[in-house]
Amino acid sequence: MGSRTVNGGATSAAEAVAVDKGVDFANYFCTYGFLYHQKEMLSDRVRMDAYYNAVFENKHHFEGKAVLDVGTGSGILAIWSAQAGARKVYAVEATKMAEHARELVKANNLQDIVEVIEESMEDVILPEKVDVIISEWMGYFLLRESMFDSVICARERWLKPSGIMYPSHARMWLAPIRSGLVDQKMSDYEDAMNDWHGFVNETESYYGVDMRVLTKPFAEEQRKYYLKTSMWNNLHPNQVIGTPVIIKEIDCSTVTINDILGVRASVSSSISAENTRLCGFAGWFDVHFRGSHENLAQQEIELTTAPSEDFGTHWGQQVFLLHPPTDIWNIASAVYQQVLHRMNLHPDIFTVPANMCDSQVPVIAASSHEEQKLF
Ligand SMILES: C[S@@+](CC[C@H](N)C(=O)[O-])C[C@H]1O[C@@H](n2cnc3c(N)ncnc32)[C@H](O)[C@@H]1O
Repeated sequence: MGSRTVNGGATSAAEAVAVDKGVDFANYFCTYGFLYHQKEMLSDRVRMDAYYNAVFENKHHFEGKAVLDVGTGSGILAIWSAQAGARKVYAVEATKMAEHARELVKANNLQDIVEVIEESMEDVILPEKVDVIISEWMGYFLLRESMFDSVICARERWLKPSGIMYPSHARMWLAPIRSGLVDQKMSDYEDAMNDWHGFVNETESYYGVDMRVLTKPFAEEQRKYYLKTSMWNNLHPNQVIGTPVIIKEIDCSTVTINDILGVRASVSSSISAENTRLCGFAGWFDVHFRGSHENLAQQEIELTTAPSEDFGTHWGQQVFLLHPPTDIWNIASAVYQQVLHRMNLHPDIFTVPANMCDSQVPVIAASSHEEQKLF
């Protein structure tokens, strides 16, 4: 577990505040300190429309209320909350971006409502508990950034028992795909190995040192990099060759940090395409704005990052490739059911038995939370 994480499994306020702000924290926050990065998120129309509609089509959740925006960035969600009628908005941002957020709030004449606080969420002391927590915390394949830990910490400390989470629910999806990436990555791997063999020969002839003993570890390193690491991709819907399945459902009002430490799923699905190749799996997420049991949304809003021809997001999908791919005739469904059944998903490392489908099967995602945050 990376050092950014609030004590694993802790949900009490006392435990939740113990955060190590070492190098890991610094790496994570450095990208968010730049306007170009905030602009990327602000230009994602699917993301923006979903949050905008969630707030303005459910003004009754905001009117006269105290709101906490966890990780306000440019301040956009805090500003919308105020425009929707909030009495007070606490906009917490750990990076210097807080200064820009403060300027933006002032330029929009909302400085009497929105208070920008430059501090990490885990350290903030607010003068009151809040009615709504709003946050855009989602990373690649939902949990990759692990900012959700900070949102859970904020909820435990500062949300009233009757309070509402924005978003209120989240789901992770997995689906079988076909993709030319499988050939491209194999070719990249072969190029890297050919280059290595040339390097070994040259080093021996020019400098008199035999490097061949390092060929095996180098090959392993390159296999891990090219063939066993998940990657970002923006898939066309027709690359999805079977039924997507839900592998994790999260109620943001009740989930604990322990609940999101690992993702294990035993699911089955069927492949609908014939005469194609099962090249791997794609993972994506959606979130919903439903309000709470006691205080439902008037208009439920969904933000999905599923493959889409017209409505792609900056999150894209996370792709886990199979090397080699499996030819699909009509035995596919059985094979796929077996594949999914035997996958053991975890946010740090996605392991799959090596003998599955007679392939060296995938799939390793980011190996540490530190790496995750650099994305
Ligand atoms: C994905 S961005 C969202 C920014 C903005 N809310 C938006 O929707 O455009 C997440 C922001 O949360 C901030 N952040 C992440 N963890 C935080 C924490 N523990 N305390 C305060 N800010 C945090 C990051 O620096 C970043 O600016």
